[in-house]
Amino acid sequence: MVVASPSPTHPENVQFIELPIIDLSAERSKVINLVIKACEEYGFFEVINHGVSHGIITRMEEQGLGFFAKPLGDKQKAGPATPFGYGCKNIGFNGDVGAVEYLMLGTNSLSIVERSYAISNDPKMFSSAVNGYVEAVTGLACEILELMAEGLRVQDSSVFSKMIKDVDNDSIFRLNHYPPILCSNNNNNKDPSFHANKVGFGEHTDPQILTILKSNDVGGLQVKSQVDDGDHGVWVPVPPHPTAFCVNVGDILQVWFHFSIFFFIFPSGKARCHRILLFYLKMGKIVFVYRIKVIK
Ligand SMILES: O=C(O)CCC(=O)C(=O)O
Ligand SMILES: [Fe+2]
Repeated sequence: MVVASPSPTHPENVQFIELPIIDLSAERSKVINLVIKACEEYGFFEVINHGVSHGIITRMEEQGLGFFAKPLGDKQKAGPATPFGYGCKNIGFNGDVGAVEYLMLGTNSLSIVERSYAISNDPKMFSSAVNGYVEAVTGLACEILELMAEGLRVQDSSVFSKMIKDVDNDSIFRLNHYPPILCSNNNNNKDPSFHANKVGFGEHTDPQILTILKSNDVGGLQVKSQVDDGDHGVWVPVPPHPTAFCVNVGDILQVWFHFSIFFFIFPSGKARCHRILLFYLKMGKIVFVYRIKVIK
């Protein structure tokens, strides 16, 4: 859920804590323990040696940057984001705004092929990059969900991952683009509107099961150190990692964990707030957001 912004963006509320970076190629029982611990402590972690090839990521990056470099009128031909299509500055359904522009897609390969004609001058290239990326990240998502289920000693450890393998699942693939800003390191600016205007994507929790993020080598993502409804906790910046994917446990998975047999692991039943600040962006940022949304 995106909450009302502008949220406080004062640099003094920021603390540098390292979020866990988990090597998925390490010994399985060790990986499982790290995933469970990261979910308990942060609900946010990064994974390396994830099996998604560099080629798949760079191909997607080229196609994404190519789309956002187009004139506004051409981008709008992809249709308004209702929910699939191009959107600019409006995020979510409660009127929150940020400097983000985005392209929202489903994950069904046929629908991606159909939509590509309104998105790209080379639709085959675009749809093949997106479908290759979605297929690889779906595999990663399945692996992470299976690790979680095993760690929680669920009898059928494929219980979550089976749902996203279903072709009719309603997961979302979203490309976010944040423009570069000038004078981005002026931390001493005392004008509150200066800070408020630098929100790329306001403070929110993700409504779905799991979100898997990949960004180019640009910072800006911050995660709240504590789960709460108030103004407690500090913002923890997540520095860009050249190869890692960032994994974020969403509201639905937290609620499931809270009200089900997994009660002991996520006692809060709430996902972590996070946001994107342009304050830290010296160059444009592109982020691929894969959201697992399915509920059957
Ligand atoms: O663009 C990003 O880095 C994160 C966006 C995000 O949090 C979201 O789409 O839910
Ligand atoms: Fe999010």
